[in-house]
Amino acid sequence: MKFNPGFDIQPTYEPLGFQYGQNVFGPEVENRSLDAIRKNLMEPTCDGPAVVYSIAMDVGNDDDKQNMIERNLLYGAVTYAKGTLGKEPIRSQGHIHAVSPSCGMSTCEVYEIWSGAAYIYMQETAQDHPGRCFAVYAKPGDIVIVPPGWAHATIVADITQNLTFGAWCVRDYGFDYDEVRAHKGVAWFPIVNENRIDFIANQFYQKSQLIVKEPRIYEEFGIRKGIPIYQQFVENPDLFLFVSQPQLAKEKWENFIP
Ligand SMILES: O=P(O)(O)OC[C@H]1O[C@](O)(CO)[C@@H](O)[C@@H]1O
Repeated sequence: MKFNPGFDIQPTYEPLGFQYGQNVFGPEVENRSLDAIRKNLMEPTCDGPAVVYSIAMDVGNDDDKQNMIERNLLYGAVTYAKGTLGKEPIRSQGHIHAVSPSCGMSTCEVYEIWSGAAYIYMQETAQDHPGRCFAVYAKPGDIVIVPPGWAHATIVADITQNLTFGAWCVRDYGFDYDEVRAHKGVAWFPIVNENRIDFIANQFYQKSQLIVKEPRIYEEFGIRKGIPIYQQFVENPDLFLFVSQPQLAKEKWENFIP
């Protein structure tokens, strides 16, 4: 199943990337190779595709760019290969959003799945005790928020399909890999087990519990389900200001449940 991203962008699969329609801007994709992410995998020497995912940060309609810049927001798109990385499904390496100079904080990210299926995995910290850990199972049209400062990774939940998603991010984003790499990955590794994905604990962390859950509706942020989050921005350019200014949602981050 596919979801309309709300502007004219098409994922490509060979090679992984995106095609932009008329009056749509977007960069050359940045590829994450298997060699670049090995350190964070359960089996660092595993086989898998040479390019695991391709990232296009800052995409959208030419007409909307000024509104994005004024609010210090960018829309990113990522497409993933199908298949596995050893026993694990295809997935991202995991990172924490670095403190952005513009707001002096780590920022959040608002995801929307376009095609395929995902677990958006997140844990409160990447210290020895990872805090609360969640894996949100998301299908096309589902929206998932990762709060500021949490370590997170995107997991392909159906290895027979490519996964593609869009996400609202701060423009001066940065990725911090150190703490996740120091623990040889995130706190729970996904494992392909016939037709399902199970999770096993990464021994480099203290004991934690994983909550696997369905996505929810983020009413408290005024985000509506069934309408592309890109379109929701076009209709109300201030809707995602909490992404570039996470202090606006300070109380919502306390005890946050994705
Ligand atoms: O740097 P990594 O962990 O390989 O992944 C980068 C990608 O992850 C995301 O933050 C999604 O989790 C994208 O917005 C970003 O482009």
